[in-house]
This record gives sequence, C-alpha cells and structure tokens, in this order.
Amino acid sequence: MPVLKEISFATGNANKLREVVAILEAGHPLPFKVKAANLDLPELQGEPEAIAMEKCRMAAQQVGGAVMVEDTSLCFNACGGLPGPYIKWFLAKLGHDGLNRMLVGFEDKSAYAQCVFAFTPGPGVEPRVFVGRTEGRVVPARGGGTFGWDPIFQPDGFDTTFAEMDKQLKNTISHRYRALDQLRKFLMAMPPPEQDA
Ligand SMILES: O=P(O)(O)OP(=O)(O)OP(=O)(O)OC[C@H]1O[C@@H](n2cnc3c(O)ncnc32)[C@H](O)[C@@H]1O
Ligand SMILES: [Mg+2]
Repeated sequence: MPVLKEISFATGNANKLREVVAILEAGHPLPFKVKAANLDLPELQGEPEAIAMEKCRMAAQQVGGAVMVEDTSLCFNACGGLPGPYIKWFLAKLGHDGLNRMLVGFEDKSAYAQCVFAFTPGPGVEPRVFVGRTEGRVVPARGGGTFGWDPIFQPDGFDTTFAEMDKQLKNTISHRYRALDQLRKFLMAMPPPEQDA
C-alpha cells in the first residue's frame, strides 16, 4: 500500500468544503494534509453508507490516490427517513416551503441531518465509512442561509436554525463535525507518513 501523505477531499460543493476546512482549522486537524479536489461526482441511489462508499471508489479512481468524500442526507422521521440521500433533488424541486409542506399532514416534524464520510487510502482499497447525525426538526425557513436546507433545520436544544446559528457553533454540533471527528480518530490510529530522508 502506498505511504499516505495527503488526502483529497472530493466534492463539488463549495459550502461543504468551507465547513470541512473550518472544522479542521478549529483545532480538529486530521493527521494528514487535506487537499481539495473539485469533482462532479454522480448522485447515486441506495442506502447512505453504500452511496458514500461507491462515491469514494469513483473519486479514488479519478484522483489516483487517497480520498475522502461525504454524502449528506436530511431524513424526516414521519416519512421513514425520506428524502434522505435524495434531499438534493427534493430541495431543488420543492424549495424550503415545499419541504415544510411535505410534513403538513404529519404531527411529527422531527428530522435528522446525517453525514457519511467515506475514506480510502487509494483505488482498489475498500473504503471505510463514518456516520455523524444531528437530531432536530423541520421548521419554516428562518435565517438568510446560503447553504442548502440550513434555514429549515432547527437542531434539538437550540432555538435557532442552522442558518441563523453562528457558523462556528454549527461546526461543533453538526452532522458533518460528528462524522469528521470519527474519521479523524480512525486516521490518528494509522501509522504516520514516513519522513523524507
Ligand atoms: O459533490 P458532493 O459532495 O456530492 O456535493 P452535493 O452538493 O452534491 O451534496 P450531496 O450529494 O451530499 O447532497 C446533499 C444536499 O444537501 C445539501 N447540504 C449538505 N450539507 C448541508 C448542510 O450542512 N446544511 C444544509 N444543506 C446541506 C447540499 O447542498 C445538497 O443539496
Ligand atoms: Mg452529490
């Protein structure tokens, strides 16, 4: 297996990249250098873990080295976890208001944000997955959010939506932070890169 020196974070989403960089810079660094790779990866179907693993395999082929990817879901409990990994299309077609309307017929507005990171040290090596969840509920849009469904997701224990919340605070309680923290712990346990002679 090649010696791991750096990991490419493959995503086409600038907001995700910004949050991942902010989380790592806030004192939760990975033990390897992280490089951004702007790839347009396909929107796969299936269970979230399987989607992240397949996305990771594809990204590793394209990059030709160690990669991490993530796939984010927004899951409504009243709908058996849907839209889940299909939230990107539901958001694009229905908007914040339409997503709220999906739940009009249900008492239960609870939902969870889920982020699945997948990592492989290189093409051909089975990816590992790390899941982070933040529980909350779906509310009418509040906050001038520029990131996806942030204005309609209010995490439990807070009276602000992700969009109204200080970015630094979001990055300490988010689905993304929780998944990335597990990946960090896994990588910390890996042998460090060999020093150049
Ligand atoms: O290239 P990738 O990494 O796949 O980026 P993407 O934008 O396609 O992202 P996903 O496939 O994971 O789809 C998740 C959708 O949820 C949105 N999203 C992801 N994380 C979010 C967060 O923390 N807050 C609000 N919206 C988020 C994102 O903009 C997408 O519309
Ligand atoms: Mg995607």
